[in-house]
Amino acid sequence: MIQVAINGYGTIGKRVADAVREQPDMEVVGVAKTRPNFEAETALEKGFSLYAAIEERADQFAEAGLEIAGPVEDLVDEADVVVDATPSGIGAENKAMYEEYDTPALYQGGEDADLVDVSFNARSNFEDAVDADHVRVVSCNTTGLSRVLAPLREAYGVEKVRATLVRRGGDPGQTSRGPINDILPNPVTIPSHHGPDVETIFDDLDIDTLGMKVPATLMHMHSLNVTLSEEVDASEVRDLFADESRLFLIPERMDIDGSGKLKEYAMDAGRPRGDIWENCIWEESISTVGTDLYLFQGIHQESDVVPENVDAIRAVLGAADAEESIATTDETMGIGL
Ligand SMILES: NC(=O)C1=CN([C@@H]2O[C@H](COP(=O)(O)OP(=O)(O)OC[C@H]3O[C@@H](n4cnc5c(N)ncnc54)[C@H](OP(=O)(O)O)[C@@H]3O)[C@@H](O)[C@H]2O)C=CC1
Ligand SMILES: O=C(OP(=O)(O)O)[C@H](O)COP(=O)(O)O
Repeated sequence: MIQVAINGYGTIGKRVADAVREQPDMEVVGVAKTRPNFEAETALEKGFSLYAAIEERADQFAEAGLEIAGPVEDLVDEADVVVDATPSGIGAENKAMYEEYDTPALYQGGEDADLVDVSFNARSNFEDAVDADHVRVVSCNTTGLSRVLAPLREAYGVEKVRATLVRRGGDPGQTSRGPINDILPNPVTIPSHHGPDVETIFDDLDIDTLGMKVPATLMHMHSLNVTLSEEVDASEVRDLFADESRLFLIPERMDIDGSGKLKEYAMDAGRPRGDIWENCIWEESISTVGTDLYLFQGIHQESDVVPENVDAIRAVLGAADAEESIATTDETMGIGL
């Protein structure tokens, strides 16, 4: 069994911990936090061992009546692989610790690409991460773009990508984020960081991205234009996407008009935390004009990278190939709306 440490138990970390626990070939050694709060309490209630990420603050857990298994160094030492899901920039600070204990590490999209050996998306470049020591699972938006582009590149070739990303201002629990009543060009400079980030997955891709932030918490929304290398009928693209387990084509009959109903659907379907691990592509939006393809997709920022982290664990340890890992992850998590 692969022994997995989770350092950073927030939006991404707690979801990765739950997903790892579902895997037949993995166990969660424990999770690390800097302080006691509701997430620390639920981690213990779920049976995860809790480790102190900052030793000097370990007493705070005892004062809150929460049992600590040890310092984060013990967790990293014991594990075969660590998933670092700490806030942006903290992963870079933790890298030396992972190297000291010779534990391969996965970082998240908030870290710089040059921190790692490989930036990762399971559908696009799984093999690049095999036996790598430091791998970055790209951000929610980059994951969403890569999942669509990988099959398009394979089937038709891609000449140029133009994407406008309407980004949620913050996650539902991030009460300090905004905007509350505005629409921000963000980043105002063009291209946004997303295009170069997608190029860490496909180094020969021509892509321009523009970003905005809006007063929403549920999901991001992408407006995508891909110039293909050949003329393709929209129905062919729909068929291509229908074969991809991590692309959900929203059928017209469902009458889902936005992120709100998507989340409602996920909750009705019994998804944990209402998570939507798949890209949500409005089937009616898939259109072609000559070689240009257009579509809208919703991206659930809190959860689409979760199965990617599970696959990255197998990749760095050489525990499965892409097809096998993706199939296991999809089956155990229930991916495929
Ligand atoms: N949320 C999102 O939409 C997405 C985020 N990402 C990326 O994932 C990473 C994590 O983001 P997210 O989960 O949203 O962040 P959160 O803030 O929700 O969670 C991070 C957690 O790490 C804990 N933490 C802080 N400092 C340390 C430390 N030194 N050691 C261990 N734990 C620490 C914090 O909890 P506490 O201090 O209480 O222990 C916090 O809850 C970032 O790189 C982000 O860019 C990627 C895709 C989507
Ligand atoms: O990596 C993300 O978004 P991004 O790809 O738009 O930078 C996550 O949704 C986190 O975004 P945040 O930096 O706005 O919290």
